Amino acid sequence: MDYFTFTKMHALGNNYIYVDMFNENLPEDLLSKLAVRVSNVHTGIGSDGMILICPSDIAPVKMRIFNNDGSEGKNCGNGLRCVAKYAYENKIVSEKNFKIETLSGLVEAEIHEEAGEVYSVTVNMGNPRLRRKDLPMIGLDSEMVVNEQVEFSNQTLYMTGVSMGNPHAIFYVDSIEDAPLTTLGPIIEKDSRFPEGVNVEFLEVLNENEINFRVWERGSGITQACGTGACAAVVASVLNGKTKRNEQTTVHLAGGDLFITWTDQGHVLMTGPAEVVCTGTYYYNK
Ligand SMILES: N[C@H](CCC[C@H](N)C(=O)O)C(=O)O
Repeated sequence: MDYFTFTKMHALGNNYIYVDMFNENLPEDLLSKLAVRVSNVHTGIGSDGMILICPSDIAPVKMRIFNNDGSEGKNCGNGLRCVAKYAYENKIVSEKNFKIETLSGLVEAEIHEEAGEVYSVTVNMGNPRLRRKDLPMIGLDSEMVVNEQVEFSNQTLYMTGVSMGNPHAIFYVDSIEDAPLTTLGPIIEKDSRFPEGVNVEFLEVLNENEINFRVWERGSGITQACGTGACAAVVASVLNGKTKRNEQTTVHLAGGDLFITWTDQGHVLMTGPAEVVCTGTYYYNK
């Protein structure tokens, strides 16, 4: 019987099992299966997936994220805030500003703490990628996907595509309560026009500084919050003339609020909480 210690953390209810790979050594060929096992609420710990906090050659720390279906994501906004909190509180870093390596590049975190406890983190998520091929989405190259008419399951929808290093398909609804999350979410996620799948977000714009937001995540289904999705939502809303560039937008997710700005310099700033739920030991057979 093998085992490893873990920390369960959440950011606005988007919860993951975090493994400190500075002190643990999980077999690479088992990572996907372990993510599925630990995520299972009946036979495992219960979470939206598993996140590894790893050494890096180009930053003080590296994040790897696995969804609860075992697929590895390339970025995770809520995960980054929890990784930053863990790295600071466990003295992996000593500065309040530091870089984190992800599979989609380097991001910069800024810790907000009181008496040594991190209560909030700001992450510079870098620039959004706006070309169709960046999502990726099948279709003509070079053009963006902004308010494009697309048919899904015999329904005509208008989609905006934004990558934050991971793909997001954004749709607007009149009322967030009517968002077809469980009906269209899984269909769009696996649509063949998205060769790598896609995260699916529905937005209700309340005013030019506030958005209601719900998400069907690639590889995890409905979650309480999606940090990269909220960033993509703000970028999409600026592109569609609904919110303002360089002004902070409050994104109301099921689990709480994120504060996001797409700056004139091009990068996206995201600020929000990160919390520890518990620590423990997970036992498994290879
Ligand atoms: N499901 C996402 C990864 C998790 C992203 C989300 N939890 C966030 O906070 O950004 C994907 O496969 O691209």
